[in-house]
Amino acid sequence: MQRFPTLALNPKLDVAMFRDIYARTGRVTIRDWLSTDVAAMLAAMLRGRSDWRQILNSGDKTMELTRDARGQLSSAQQATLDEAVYGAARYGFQYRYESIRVPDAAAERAASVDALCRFAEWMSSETVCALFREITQHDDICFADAQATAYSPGDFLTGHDDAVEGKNRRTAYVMGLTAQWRPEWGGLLLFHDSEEITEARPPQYNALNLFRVPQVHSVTEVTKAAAYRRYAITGWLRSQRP
Ligand SMILES: O=C(O)CCC(=O)C(=O)O
Ligand SMILES: [Fe+2]
Repeated sequence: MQRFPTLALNPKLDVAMFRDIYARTGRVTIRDWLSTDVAAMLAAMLRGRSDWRQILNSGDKTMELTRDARGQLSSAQQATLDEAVYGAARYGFQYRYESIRVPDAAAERAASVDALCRFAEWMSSETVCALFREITQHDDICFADAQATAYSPGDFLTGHDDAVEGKNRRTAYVMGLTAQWRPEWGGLLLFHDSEEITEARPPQYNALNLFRVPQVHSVTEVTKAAAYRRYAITGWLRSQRP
């Protein structure tokens, strides 16, 4: 595994401006969150990894399929699974995308050589959490969980509000690591109710989106025209260490 470049806060961030935007809207986008070399290393790493697992729900249950397991599905089995996923998405809560999870436990993160663990440790560090507290005014943020995500054509996440009892999520984050994208390719992060869309964010590169929990949002399906996958590191800023 490649040596990980040093993670440091961008000294040029306009914290007061981000605080105002977040206070007014419950959302803020921070561009150039990472240094150029760290963002490039993470983006290249995500593109090159093969330990992605497809995760999808069947009602309340989460299913995980390794690439090997997916490779072993017959085309009839794949078609049945697709039918179940799109059928459930018609009116209900449904998702399908690929993920690489980062452990929550500090000891497990420290023992890992995975660059995603270095990122999660840094996002959970006192320096970074202090900045998150200042921007969001949630004065108890002290921990960031994390997973890498990749949306391929056909992947999506329907509307939900991120509130889960006992998880102590204050704010959701999406760290975009998608270098090139057309909004026409889908994969838009939407904030909406059933009548109106208040904001639509196309996938971004080296931009950190924060949005207050709870608020309804979804990720629109990535279209067949997409030339790349939609890469991000996402998670929640929490008020308690797990
Ligand atoms: O990837 C995104 O833009 C949002 C992901 C999300 O909403 C979630 O994982 O709960
Ligand atoms: Fe979400």
